[in-house]
Amino acid sequence: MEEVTVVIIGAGPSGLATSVCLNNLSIPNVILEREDCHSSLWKKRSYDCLKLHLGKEFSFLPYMPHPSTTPTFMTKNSFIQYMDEYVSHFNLCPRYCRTVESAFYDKASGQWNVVAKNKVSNEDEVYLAMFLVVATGENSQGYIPEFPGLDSFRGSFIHSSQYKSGREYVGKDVLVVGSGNSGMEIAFNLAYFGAKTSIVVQSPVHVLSREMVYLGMNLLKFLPMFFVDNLVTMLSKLQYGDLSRYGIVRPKKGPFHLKQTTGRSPVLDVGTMDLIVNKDIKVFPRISRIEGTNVTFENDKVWKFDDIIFATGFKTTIKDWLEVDGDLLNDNGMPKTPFPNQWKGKNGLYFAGFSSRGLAGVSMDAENIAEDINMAFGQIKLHHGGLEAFSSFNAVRLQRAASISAFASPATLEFFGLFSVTTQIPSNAFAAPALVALIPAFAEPVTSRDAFAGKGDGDNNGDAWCWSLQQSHHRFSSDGAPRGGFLDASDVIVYAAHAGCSRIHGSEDGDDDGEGAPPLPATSRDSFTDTDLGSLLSGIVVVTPLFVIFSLVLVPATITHRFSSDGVPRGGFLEASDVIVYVLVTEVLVWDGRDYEWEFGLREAAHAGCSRIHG
Ligand SMILES: NC(=O)C1=CN([C@@H]2O[C@H](COP(=O)(O)OP(=O)(O)OC[C@H]3O[C@@H](n4cnc5c(N)ncnc54)[C@H](OP(=O)(O)O)[C@@H]3O)[C@@H](O)[C@H]2O)C=CC1
Ligand SMILES: O=C(O)C(=O)Cc1c[nH]c2ccccc12
Repeated sequence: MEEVTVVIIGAGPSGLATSVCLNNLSIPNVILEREDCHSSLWKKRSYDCLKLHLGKEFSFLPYMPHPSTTPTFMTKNSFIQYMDEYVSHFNLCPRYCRTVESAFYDKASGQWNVVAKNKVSNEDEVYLAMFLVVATGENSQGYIPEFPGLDSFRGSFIHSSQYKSGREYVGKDVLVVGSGNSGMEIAFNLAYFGAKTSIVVQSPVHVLSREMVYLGMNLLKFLPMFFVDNLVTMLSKLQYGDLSRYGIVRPKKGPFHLKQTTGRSPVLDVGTMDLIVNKDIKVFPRISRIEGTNVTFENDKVWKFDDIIFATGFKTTIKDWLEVDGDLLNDNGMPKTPFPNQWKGKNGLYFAGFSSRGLAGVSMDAENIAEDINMAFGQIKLHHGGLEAFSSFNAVRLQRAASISAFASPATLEFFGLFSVTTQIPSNAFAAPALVALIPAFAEPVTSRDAFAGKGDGDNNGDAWCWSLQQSHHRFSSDGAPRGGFLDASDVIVYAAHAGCSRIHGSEDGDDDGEGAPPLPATSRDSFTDTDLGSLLSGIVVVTPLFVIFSLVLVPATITHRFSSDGVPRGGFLEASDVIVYVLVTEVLVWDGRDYEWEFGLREAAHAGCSRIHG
């Protein structure tokens, strides 16, 4: 039995990225992996001709953007090389050949109990962890639906995850079932190698080129989603014409809208459409039954096949080993909680890499999870007198924000869940770009602990309201519930310890061991009252005009959204940061251009927080 702070299950991009983010915060973690290598979907279960669909600026993991020499669309092998470098650069040592057989939360101990079979020693290993990160992948297990008569099929059949190349199918009659990206790419590859290829297309699907998606992703930075959807659909019509006579019908909803709301990707054409139009690839509707070598389709056509490749998608494996209440996962084994909160479960449970948003989504999850664990874990670390540095972590988040969404429209922000403030405040079409443009310039503190510990640039010009705005979108989901879920009094404790408030739990440091408050950095509150001429001037010239927009649009909207007229957060004071956000935001509104009177605000907030939370 081994006690660890965090157990991460899965050494794919999601698990590895989460580990890197945790390591950066000095939070101990162990990665368990069923295979004998990392990134096994890429290394073992994907076909040779695979290329990334999204450009490299949407496909990197935290702390390691691609160099300018990397081509925009990476091949499978160059992505695998990138993953190898990620693992070696950050000295990650996943524990391989560990198949997790069960994981459950033990209420009595407050710990996750994880049992993993070590496939080398053939022994069961037990891990006890405060936090459990499920990073086993959206594509953990190939899924083949039931077809009447499949047992009787006399040819051979495989799932797309076992397919390597059309080389093995030269001259054969091959049926590909499924018209997602795997099916369409495999069909192209089969035909390219000279197989007599057919494909089953059973529902409407958008067909776009990689360049159209690339254009769309970039336009989403400036333009609303409906506009980009219309434009991209128009381009698709121009390039491909009406494909319905070949059995390919466009969905009514736009491609980006569908991706955002259902996770379903458009098909990114790699040349399959030309082959379909030229009748090199035949399109069939849904299968009705299979008999011997014959497959009958819903249009009553019967065709003989040597091989079938089921490109019918994937399921997660979470339900096989995670023991939680039935409501957490949907039929495909994906977390039910909708984006952008899908990464967070209960009792220290997290889901990394289940946002259906490619590698950008993976990175966001890793960052959110590490930060959330750090907030929860921070309460424990506080007892040991330590305050962890967040700055490089925030830097990477901002780097991503800047690369994806500098001057972004609310649509992009929403698409990537970068700042859910856009979902809280519908009227921020102007404020969102300004917010994003400004945050890299000023933002540092993301949690209130940071702010207290003086992690801002300390110039009084941006820290305060950036922090308070970040708080409001960062700590609260779009429905106003705190993302943390737990009653996080640590923010108050930090301040209270500093200010000598002994109201929390009746002693100075929040426990009863008589040790007194932990020491705080000397910078703690001074940094917020310091000011210098340069930053003041830059504040006036750069910040003021945008600040006016913020004050008039964003801040009042935040307040009315979060707080009722008597200043109490809707739904009650949930945690100390509610109070602090309230105080800061109202102070920002009456800001006289020189001094926030931080001490007053924070003291009030802490006191209010103490008494609200602890009665
Ligand atoms: N280069 C890249 O970056 C690539 C990315 N991908 C991504 O990986 C993920 C998985 O893709 P993929 O493997 O294609 O899986 P998907 O889940 O995207 O597609 C599965 C397909 O199988 C069809 N299907 C399911 N059941 C049946 C059935 N009983 N009869 C006929 N058809 C059926 C589905 O149709 P229906 O819609 O009706 O359910 C759908 O067309 C996707 O996000 C995809 O975009 C995949 C390949 C390459
Ligand atoms: O992983 C997938 O689903 C892809 O095919 C890539 C992808 C991620 N996010 C997208 C948004 C629009 C189009 C394709 C993708």
